[in-house]
Order: sequence, then C-alpha cells, then structure tokens
Amino acid sequence: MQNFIKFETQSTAEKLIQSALQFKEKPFLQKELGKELRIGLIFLNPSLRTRVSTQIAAKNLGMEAIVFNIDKEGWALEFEEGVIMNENKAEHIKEAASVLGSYFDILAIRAFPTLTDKKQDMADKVIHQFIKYSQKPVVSLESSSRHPLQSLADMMSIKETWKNVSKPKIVLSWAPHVKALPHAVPNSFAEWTLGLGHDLTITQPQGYELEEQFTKGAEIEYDQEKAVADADFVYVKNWSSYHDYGKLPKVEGDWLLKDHQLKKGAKIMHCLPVRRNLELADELLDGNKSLVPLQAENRIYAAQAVLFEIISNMES
Ligand SMILES: NCCC[C@H](NC(=O)CCC(=O)O)C(=O)O
Ligand SMILES: NC(=O)OP(=O)(O)O
Repeated sequence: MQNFIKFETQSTAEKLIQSALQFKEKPFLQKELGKELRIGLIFLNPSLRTRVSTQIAAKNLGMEAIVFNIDKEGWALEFEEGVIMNENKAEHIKEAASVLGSYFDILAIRAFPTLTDKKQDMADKVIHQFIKYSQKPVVSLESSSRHPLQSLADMMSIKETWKNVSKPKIVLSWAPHVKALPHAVPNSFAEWTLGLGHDLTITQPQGYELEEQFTKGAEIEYDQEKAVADADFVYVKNWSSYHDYGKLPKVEGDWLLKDHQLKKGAKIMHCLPVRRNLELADELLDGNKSLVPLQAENRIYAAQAVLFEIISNMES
C-alpha cells in the first residue's frame, strides 16, 4: 500500500482491521519502526479526532508528526493549472506540495469538498494534486469524496462488538442538520461495509440519494422507522443532496431517531462531531446503545495500522 485514500480490496481492509485490533492490544509493538520518519498532517479544514488520533498513532510508531493548518497559517493556495496568479492566491499547489514532499516522508491531507463543483469534488482534485506534486505517500484525512480512516475505525468497532456468527443488519440513516454537509463519511461507510461483504440498508429522505458508485448493492428504504426496526447497527449521519449537488431539498417527517424505534441490543454509531438533539438525541448518545466513544478511540489504531502498512512498504 502506497497511498491510503479509499477502500481497495476486501483482503487489504481485513488485514488493516486485524492490524488495528493488534495495535489496540499493544500500541507500542512497533515503537521503533518510524523513528527516523516524519509525517506532515496538512489541514485545509477543522478537526479534533483526526488531527489528534493521527498524531498519537504516529508517536506510537516512533514517528515525528507536524501539524500544519495550511488554510489558516499558510499562503492562500491556487489549485488551477496555467492561471495568471494576479488575484488573492499567493502560492500554487505545485510549489506547496513539492516543498512539503521534500520535508516529510508521508503526507496526510484533509480537504473537504466545495459542495458547489461536483466534478472537482468527485475527482478529489486537491488530494490528487498533493499525490502528484509531493511524490510522497499520501493518507486521506477526509477528502471531498471519502473518509477512509473513519470507515476503518468504524469497521473495527463493528468487528469488536458483533460476536454472533450470523451477519449483522447494518443501516446507514440520514439525520437532520442545519447546514449542507459533505458526502464523504456516508460514501466511505457504504464503500467499506459493502466491500467487506456486509449487508447494508440505507434510509434517507427523497432527494438525498448518494452516488450509486458507493451504494451499489445496498438496499434503499425511504421509511426510516421500517429500516431501523430490526437493525443491529445504525450509523447516523447527515449529508446534503448529491444529485442537486450541495442543496438541501425539503424533508417530510421527523428524521431524529428515538430510542424506542430501535431493538434492545442495537448499536448507534456516529463519526462526530455531532449536533445533539438535532442529528442524534441525548437519550441515544448517553445511553448504552452508543458505540460513538469506541469509534473515536479506534481512530488511533486505524491510523496506526495504516501508517504501519505504508512504512512497511516504503522499506521493502
Ligand atoms: N470528520 C467528520 C465529519 C466532518 C464534517 N462535519 C461537519 O462539517 C459538521 C459541521 C457542523 O456541524 O457545523 C462532515 O460531515 O463531513
Ligand atoms: N470524525 C472525525 O473525522 O472527526 P474530526 O472532524 O474532528 O477529525
């Protein structure tokens, strides 16, 4: 594995989950591996979990991690090729990525979508420019289209929790929000669950269908109550419209999930940050159905498994 920007194969994903679970048992198992290596965590958007968990993961492997909030502390970046830079952008991605590539052994990038330019967002233009111009392995810390480190931690959390031999019923449920949010988390969640051979049902209001490349093979159920009634895991997340890109079509009914709609033993998941009592009710977040703290904790070991795999490939 050179770059980690999406789900690749079932066997790679399973290997990463196993490795993450092993690092959770023994975080310092490979504490010397990265001792002469440096990772740059480059943020174009805010973060709590991704930023801190990836720093801890790097430290557990003996690496130095430097965080750079490039959107606030760097020069304004130009991503277009061949333009005359006579407006407010002071530095081109060609120089920025190439210089950062010369400073670091691995680069990790967070670049949210515009939610206005669908083509650019779906092509993950920013992350691909970092790959092209840095010439270093790149890890996605959430791109326009996907959030693979989150999904790896989510798959690990499901694996740790589900002890039955039968397959769990997994539901991805749209939830209300006040803003237009990206599709990266639900896209990746669908990509990873289906890629690992799980059964997935997606419930969302009309107009909020996700891109089919991610959801092919999932059952779509517009009636949320029906979809969640017998679910073992309900992954709750808001996203804006994909087809009417970045818009917020009017929603009928109350999509805020209630504890009584779920069966006993069902688990609730969310990537965080969550808006309490808008996206998810206190009774669910604070109750025993919540896997949310486990998911957040597992972000460390998901990142550690990914960095371990990239470093192991660099050396061979
Ligand atoms: N990294 C996890 C989620 C990040 C982002 N959420 C947000 O922007 C929430 C913002 C707010 O609630 O104002 C998303 O949905 O992709
Ligand atoms: N879940 C997640 O990626 O959280 P942050 O946006 O805080 O990093």
